[in-house]
Amino acid sequence: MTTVKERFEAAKSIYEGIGVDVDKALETLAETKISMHCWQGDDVKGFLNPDGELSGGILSTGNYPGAAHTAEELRQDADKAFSLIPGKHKFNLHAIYLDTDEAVDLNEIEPKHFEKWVAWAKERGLGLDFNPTFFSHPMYQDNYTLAHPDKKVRDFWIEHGKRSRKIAEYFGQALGQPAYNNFWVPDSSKDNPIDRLAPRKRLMTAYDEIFTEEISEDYVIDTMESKVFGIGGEAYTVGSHEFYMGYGLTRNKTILMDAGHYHPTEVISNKISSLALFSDKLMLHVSRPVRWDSDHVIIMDDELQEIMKEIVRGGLLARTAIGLDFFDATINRVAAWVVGVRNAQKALLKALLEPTEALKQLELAFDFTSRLVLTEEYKDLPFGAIWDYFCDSQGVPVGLAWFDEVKKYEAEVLSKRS
Ligand SMILES: C[C@H](O)[C@H](O)[C@@H](O)C(=O)CO
Ligand SMILES: [Mn+2]
Repeated sequence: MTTVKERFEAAKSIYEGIGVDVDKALETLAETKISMHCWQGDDVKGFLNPDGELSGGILSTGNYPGAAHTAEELRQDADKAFSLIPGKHKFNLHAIYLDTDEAVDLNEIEPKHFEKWVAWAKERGLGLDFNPTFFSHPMYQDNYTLAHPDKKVRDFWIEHGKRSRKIAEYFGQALGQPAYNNFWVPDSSKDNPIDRLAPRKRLMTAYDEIFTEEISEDYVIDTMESKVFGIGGEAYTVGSHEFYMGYGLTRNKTILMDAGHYHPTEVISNKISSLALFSDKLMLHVSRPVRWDSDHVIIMDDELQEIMKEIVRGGLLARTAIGLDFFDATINRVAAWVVGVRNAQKALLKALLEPTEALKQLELAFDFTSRLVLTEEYKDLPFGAIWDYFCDSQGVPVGLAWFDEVKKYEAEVLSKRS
């Protein structure tokens, strides 16, 4: 019976034979933080109004037992997931996940309502990211928030946007690493609007007001996420890809591309290199659309691998923030997190184990035959032995052993929740 280390050494010499620096790849992987989204833990309910309807054109389906009902439970579940994931990462909070006994609304939230999250993250060496929540709230009216024709509605959300930046600033200052603060608004129309321009102008003006205060990028990176459509907003989305490309590039804001937010044959892997030419940073929501923006748990599919290859081949890892975005309530939610983060890391490792420079030379020499033959052959190399060694050396379970832990946690903790 060979050990993890012996299998690693054998695999390492094969990769080194094609010119890959395996130690460097593992070092890079260990340094890369994935932002794990809180909302998979409770089906995007949050703690502001957990019994309210999930609105904004997104939908979580399923009723698998064991969802977190309190911030404490959510932290406990996230702790379990992080204990099964190699490396140190970030946790991505939405505003509705505030942890306070005070009755506060979204236009009143302050850093103090997130102190317990910061204490938790600090103790574990985690980073925090943030998202203002522009949905699941009575002020989300007529499918609109920041682009609503009524100034009262817009002002409520503008205040929320401003406060979200102060909370993200607090995260960045307290944890010594910038918090990515992501703006996604569901503003949209079910049927063809007469006026597409005016709502976009209102959205632009509202954002300009939200961003009047200069906040150091040492603490906050504001990101902006577009979408092609949502449920009930099929014909027109105010915050389209073109809107945010224009807004972000003229206002020095970071564009966030969600893998599920484009037309079905469009892929974000083919957009990363263009964006990288015009923008210093970029952020991704790595998700898995099935037919539509259905936010399935990411699997080791072609697009996940292409996304990671694009980042690595372009030398863009240091400029790219990788976040996950899915919410599947039909399966164990801790398992969903672990599968998702581990898959993102595995796909990244696969990309890091490619002899990219040699392949680029073949391409420059127009040797497309070798490019095809070699890239196909490399798919069969013993990548799993390198991954297992990485997990082992980071002190987390190797192979399926993590799933035994999740099953035990389900029996002992999740199944006891009402
Ligand atoms: C809950 C998140 O804000 C949401 O998933 C957003 O990022 C999105 O992708 C909406 O479709
Ligand atoms: Mn998203």
